[in-house]
Amino acid sequence: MLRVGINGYGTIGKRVADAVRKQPDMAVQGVGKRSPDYVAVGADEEDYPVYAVDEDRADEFREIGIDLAGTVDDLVAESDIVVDATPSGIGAENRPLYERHETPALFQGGEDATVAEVSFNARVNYDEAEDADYARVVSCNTTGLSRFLAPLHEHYGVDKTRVTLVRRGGDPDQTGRGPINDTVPDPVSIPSHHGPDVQTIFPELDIDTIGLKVPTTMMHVHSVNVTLENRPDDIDEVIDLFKSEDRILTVPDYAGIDGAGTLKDLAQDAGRPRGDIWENCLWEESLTLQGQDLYCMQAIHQEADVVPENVDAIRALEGDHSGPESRALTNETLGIDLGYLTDRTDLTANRGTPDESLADD
Ligand SMILES: NC(=O)C1=CN([C@@H]2O[C@H](COP(=O)(O)OP(=O)(O)OC[C@H]3O[C@@H](n4cnc5c(N)ncnc54)[C@H](O)[C@@H]3O)[C@@H](O)[C@H]2O)C=CC1
Ligand SMILES: O=C(OP(=O)(O)O)[C@H](O)COP(=O)(O)O
Repeated sequence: MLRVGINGYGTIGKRVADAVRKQPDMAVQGVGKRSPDYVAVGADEEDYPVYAVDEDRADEFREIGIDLAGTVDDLVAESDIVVDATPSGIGAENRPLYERHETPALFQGGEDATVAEVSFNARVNYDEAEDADYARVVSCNTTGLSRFLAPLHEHYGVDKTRVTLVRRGGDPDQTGRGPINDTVPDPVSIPSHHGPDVQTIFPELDIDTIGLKVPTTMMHVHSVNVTLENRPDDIDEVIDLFKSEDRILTVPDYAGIDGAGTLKDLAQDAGRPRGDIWENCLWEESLTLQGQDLYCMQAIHQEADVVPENVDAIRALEGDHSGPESRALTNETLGIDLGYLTDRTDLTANRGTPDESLADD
């Protein structure tokens, strides 16, 4: 059983902890926490041992009923691998701590790619992380674009990719972020940082990205254009290709899912923890082929899509599972299973109409 330490128990860290707990081959060794706040109480209620970033705050934790299991240094020493989910840039500062204990570690997408020897996406380059000591799980947007581009790259070849990212202003718990009432080119310079980040996964890819920020907390939305090297026979072939992808939900036009709000409602109706959507949500109706140019729109749940990627990255560093084996196990244990939404249209197509079946008699 792999002992996994989570250093930085925030939006990503707490979700990764819950996902690790669901794995048959992993256990949460503990979580590193800086502040004795409601999130720390939540960790304690979940029976996650809490380790303090700053041992001088031990009394503050004790005052809210949390007996610390130790310090983050202890957590790193006691873990087989650490998932660093601290704010952007802190992970790089923490790397010497992991090196000192010779504890392998994962970093998140807010870190510069130089923080680790490999930038990781389970669908594209799982093997490159096998037996590595450090890996960076790329950010939510890069994760979403990597999953989208992988089947196109494999089946048709990708000549050029252009993406406009309509990014959420901040997460629901990030009350200090915005914009509140504006649409902001962010970054205003073109291309944005997203293209080069996708190139940490697809080094040869010709990609230009443009970023904006808008007043929502729910999801990012990508408007994508890909010029393919080889033209598909028709758009149905492309739709079927995406339907075969385990972490892409092709949203069918019958479903009445017209934005992030209905996607989040779907996730909550499906009983997803925190209403999380681990998959890309690709509007089937937006998929359009003009010659060799493919267009579409997809939504990305920024708080969630990197979570299964972290679980797979843990297994990649451990080296005991292949990529497909790990992804299948992660998908099953998390319950990545919204495919029923799409399968219904196939069912309807196969079922025929009662009149037709009667007509045979
Ligand atoms: N929130 C998002 O939409 C996504 C974030 N990421 C990346 O994940 C990483 C974490 O982001 P979030 O979870 O959103 O941040 P967050 O701010 O929600 O959580 C970070 C946690 O780390 C704690 N912390 C701060 N300094 C620490 C230290 N020195 N040692 C241990 N813990 C410390 C904070 O108190 C907080 O609980 C960043 O690299 C971010 O770019 C990646 C994908 C999506
Ligand atoms: O870290 C993230 O969001 P945040 O840094 O805006 O909180 C997400 O990965 C999205 O970041 P990006 O839009 O810079 O890829």
